[in-house]
Order: sequence, then C-alpha cells, then structure tokens
Amino acid sequence: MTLAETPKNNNSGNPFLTLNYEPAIECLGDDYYNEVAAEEFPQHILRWRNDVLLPHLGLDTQAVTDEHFITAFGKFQGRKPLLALCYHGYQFGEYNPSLGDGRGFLYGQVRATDGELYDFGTKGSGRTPYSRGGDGMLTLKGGVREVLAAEALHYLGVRTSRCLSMIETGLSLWRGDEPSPTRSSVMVRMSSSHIRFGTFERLHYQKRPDLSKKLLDHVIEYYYQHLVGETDKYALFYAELVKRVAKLVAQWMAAGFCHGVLNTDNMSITGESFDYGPYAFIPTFDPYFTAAYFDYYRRYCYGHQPGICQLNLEMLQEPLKAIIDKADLEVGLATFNEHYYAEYHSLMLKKLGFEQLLQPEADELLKLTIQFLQDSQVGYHQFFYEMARTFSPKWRDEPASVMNSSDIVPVPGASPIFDNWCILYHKILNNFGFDSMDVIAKTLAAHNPKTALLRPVIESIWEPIIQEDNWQPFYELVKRIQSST
Ligand SMILES: Nc1ncnc2c1ncn2[C@@H]1O[C@H](COP(=O)(O)OP(=O)(O)OP(=O)(O)O)[C@@H](O)[C@H]1O
Ligand SMILES: [Mg+2]
Repeated sequence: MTLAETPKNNNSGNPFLTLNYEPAIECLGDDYYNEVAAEEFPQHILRWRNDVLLPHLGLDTQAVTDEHFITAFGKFQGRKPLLALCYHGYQFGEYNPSLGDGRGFLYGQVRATDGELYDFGTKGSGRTPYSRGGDGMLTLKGGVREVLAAEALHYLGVRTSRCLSMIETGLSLWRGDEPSPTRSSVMVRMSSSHIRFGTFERLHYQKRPDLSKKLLDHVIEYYYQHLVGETDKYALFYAELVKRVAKLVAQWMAAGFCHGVLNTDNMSITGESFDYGPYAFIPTFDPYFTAAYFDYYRRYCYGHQPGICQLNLEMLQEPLKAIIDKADLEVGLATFNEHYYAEYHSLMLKKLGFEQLLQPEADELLKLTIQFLQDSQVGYHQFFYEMARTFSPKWRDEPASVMNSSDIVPVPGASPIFDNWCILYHKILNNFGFDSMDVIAKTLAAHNPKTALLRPVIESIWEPIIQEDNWQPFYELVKRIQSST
C-alpha cells in the first residue's frame, strides 16, 4: 500500500471519506509521528456538528447526515493512518520532553475550497504513546467549552481553529477540576496546522537539525507558500511568523480573551489560535486576570499575553538557529511590538466605532478608554456593547450626551476619567460630518456583539445539560454567537 492510500470499505458513501485528503505530514515520514488506533467508545451521540464549515470543505450540508459524522469522527471508520504527532514544549517556563498528542491524532489533511490545506485533529480519541498517566479522553464539558471558544473567537475576528464535531462517548471520567465522575466526548478540530513551536523544540532537543530543516521547508511550502523560491525564505518566514503571532495576540487582547495556557506546545507555527482549555473572556479590564486555576504565579494572565508570546517566539529561535542566521532572527523579533500595537490600535478603534482616526486623538481616546475600563471595572464587553446599543448622532450635541441613555456608566461629575472620555469622544464625533454617524453606528455594531462568552454564560448552558440533558440553550448560544447577536 502506498502512503497516500486509504483502505476502501463500506463507508465509501460517507462524504467525509471522499474529501480531498493530502498526506502532507504523512509523507514527511515517521520521525514526526506514530501511527495509532482510535478508542472504541461504548456510545456515540452527536452533540455538535458545525454545518457552517461544511461548504468550505465543498460539502452540501443537506447531504451530510449525523451518521456520517458519527462513523467518521466518532468511530473513525475508513481512514488510516491516524497519526499521533510528536512534540515537546516549554510548560510554565520548564522544558517538558514527554509531550506529544496524548489524547488526539491527526485524522487527515484536507484541501478546502479556499485552496488552503487544513488539518482534522482529534481531542479525546484515546491513549497514544504520549498519554503518560492520562486516560486519553476529553470531558464533555471540555468539548463544549472548546466548541464555544472557537466559535466566539472566530466571530470576533480572531484567527482561530474551529470544531467540526463533538460526539459524546459514554465514558465516566475522573477529573480534579470537574465534579466527577463526569461525561466524555471526542472532538474533531479543523485547524490550519497542528505543527507547534514544540514540534521544532523536540527536534532541537533530539539534535536533529536535518529533520528541523525538512519540517521548516514543509511549513513554508504549505503555510507560507508565497515565500517559496525567495533566496532568504527562512528569515522571511520567521519575520512573518512574528507578525502573525503579534497580530493574533492583539486580536485576543481586543476581544478580551485570556487563553490561559500559552505553553509552546500550544503555539501554532501558522500563527493560529487553538487549544481552548481553561480559557476565559475577561469580565472587566484587569491585566492580572488569570484564567487557569493552576497558574499560581499569573504567568499567563490577560496582560502578560503579548510579552509571553514574544518570549515564546524568542525561545523558538533556539531550534531555528540551525537554519536561520541569528541576526535575521533578531531583526524579525524586533518587529513584534510594532505589529502588535498597530493591530491592537486598529481593532480597539473599531470597537470604539472608527475605521480610522487621526493622531493624537486616536492614542488619547484609547488611553482614556483603557483607563476608564480599568478604574471603573465596568464590564469590558458590556461597555462596548452599550456604546453600540445606545449610539446616537445626538452625542455630537454636548459631552454630557455621550452614552447618556446607558445606566452602566457614571453620571456626569462622578468620574473625572469618564467625563474626559466623553469630552474627547464628543470632540472626535464633531470632526466627522453628520453623514459619517451612520458608518460609526455600523462599525460599533459590527465589532461589539451582545453575546459575550463570559464564564457564567457557559455555566448557564452547562447546567441544563447536566441537570436534564437539555442541549437547547447550548445550541441557542452557538446560534447567537454565529449570527453575532
Ligand atoms: N487526559 C489526557 N490523557 C492523555 N494525555 C493528555 C490528557 N490531557 C492532556 N494530555 C496531554 O498533555 C499535554 C498538554 O495538554 P494540553 O491540554 O495542552 O493539550 P491538549 O488539550 O490535550 O491538546 P491540544 O493542544 O491539541 O488542544 C499534551 O501532550 C496532551 O496530549
Ligand atoms: Mg495543548
């Protein structure tokens, strides 16, 4: 059998098995993965199918049945090989050489209608050689939380992986951070790639620069295609990765998102966001807000995210030094702040209603906004949503009319910071013609949805699931997120 062949069986009518699979990673050879088998689960209940993604795969939603999802992504019938990918990583600053896909595998790689190659990767599909003491499983709540995070981030404009399916698998799991026994699930994630910073770190640890170079050539060929053929493609790759990661972290910050576990095994080589474990959206603007209960020193708190991503990029220089000049790596990394601030400014200005704003007003408005949000501890998402909800051209009349129909902000005179913010916002509005007010209203509405995926919201849909197996609130929440309302 050649590498690319998939055994034929009676599932050939399943649309998921007739997609354009490309054995890109598989062709790299088994220095990068182990072939594994999927767990056979006692039960398969399809809890989530991401129909929105199917057209991107060239599939007709109507033609894909729940059973197709279950046989492909719950029973894993008809596709081989399933590959547990190898990687190491810095976890909370400590190097861990015992990682790798411990509860997942690469199911396949598919060319989508946009011409890009996507990975289907599992989570909770059973033990692998990298499971260490773990059971290889994903809790149902973990699956629900990851589905929600990915959708919420996508619709907030963050470059993220998405979940294609989530199937309840009928096992009882024991976890220290969930009331146990707790229910199990298996998820299939569609991502731009599951190659992580830690994939290179492992090859460096194993003193295999030859394998690192082969992998980097692969990464450039598939995910940085425009650099193929450039004489300095390696330096250009790193500079672009820095830019992509800087933009990603700016997107998280503007979205008010705290990833929670920014270990280097959770950093994608394509600059895409993924792995939504103990994440949280910030309730209020607090740089020290920490999502993971086990992050005792607040290493990965909300405000540290840009610095941590920059540090992770710097640590990636170690394995890349065998291929890329140190001077080029340094030049690349030096651009991080510039890219980060450009993206963060642009996104925050959009949240404030402006596609573009001249200096010095732009910087001043941003500074005052953050000062007010931090000082007042008004809800981060609520503040911007209230701006969108209550916006009126009458805000041009006088500073006191800005946000005056919202009861979440201080009354005039109660907060000097807010009063200054209103004076500035009023002045900026008056720099625009009356015709622009409609554009500002639309910009506010487009960037500040009502539904924010705060922890109490997740708990409110989880409660009916565990109390009465009622999934309706979960489906309604996803629908609200997907329609940005
Ligand atoms: N229940 C488990 N059983 C076996 N291995 C596990 C389990 N939970 C986590 N791991 C492994 O521990 C390491 C860190 O886990 P982490 O939560 O970051 O990744 P993950 O969520 O399992 O996968 P991904 O990064 O693809 O989302 C990974 O090597 C992962 O495979
Ligand atoms: Mg992970």
